Amino acid sequence: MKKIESHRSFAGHQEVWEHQSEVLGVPMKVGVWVPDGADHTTPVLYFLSGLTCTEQNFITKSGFQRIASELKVLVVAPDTSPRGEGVPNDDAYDLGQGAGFYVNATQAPWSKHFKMYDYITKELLALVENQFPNSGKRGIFGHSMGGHGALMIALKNPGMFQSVSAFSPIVAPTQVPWGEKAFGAYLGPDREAWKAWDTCELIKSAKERLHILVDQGADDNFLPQLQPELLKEACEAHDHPLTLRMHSGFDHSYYFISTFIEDHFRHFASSI
Ligand SMILES: N[C@@H](CCC(=O)N[C@@H](CS)C(=O)NCC(=O)O)C(=O)O
Repeated sequence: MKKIESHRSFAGHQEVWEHQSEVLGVPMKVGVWVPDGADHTTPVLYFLSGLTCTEQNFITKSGFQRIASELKVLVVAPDTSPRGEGVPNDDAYDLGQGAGFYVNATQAPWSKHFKMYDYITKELLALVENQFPNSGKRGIFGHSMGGHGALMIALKNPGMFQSVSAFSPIVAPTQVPWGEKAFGAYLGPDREAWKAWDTCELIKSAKERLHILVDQGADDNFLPQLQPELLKEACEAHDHPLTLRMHSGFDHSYYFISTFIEDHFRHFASSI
């Protein structure tokens, strides 16, 4: 891993690191906020971003550094897909580069590089946690496509994370246009195969019942893609603990995320 940015921020540094990803086959950038005096007691919180984002959006727009500094948490914000020459792309913002959906693609031309699920769960965690001192306690959260990623990854990997939460997540990608388009391209036409990557499906057979916190803007233009009520129904049907908060007047943007970011850090801190 090579450090390519470092900025003093509250009681720590906002860094960006670059590394050659073996899983994705390209160089990847990742934002890492390192609290002063990070040591074997420092927990790690992973944030997965939404469509069109790079590692930059969350670290420059959410304002998380103040609360991360207070709670002394290492914060990791990866890019949302492989990128660059030789990596397939699509003209639309919701497929290809910037739109990895945190799944492992099985279909050409995507299957060579688009393995974001393996990248996060197998490569990034090990890389970061070998590089920076930490306690071995972890949480994961995310926004929109990254909210789907965080919920889905936590549900598929019981024991890996001590907390999970999301802003405006896509909770049922198999049932909404963003997910149908991406899963059709990355996973092929067999809708049964899509279910392994869908939060509302995974809730049915969850092996661990981590308390999920979801914040959702009630004036979010993308509500038809997000459908938080489907998560509420799935959690009620399967006795899965969920706190779903609808916030009137808030949209899908980082203005919304920055308003409630502190609560997600406290949710994490109270779970470890
Ligand atoms: N209208 C947006 C749709 C994508 C979008 O809203 N992306 C959200 C995540 S799903 C985001 O975080 N965008 C980047 C930002 O606000 O910094 C666009 O075409 O850029």
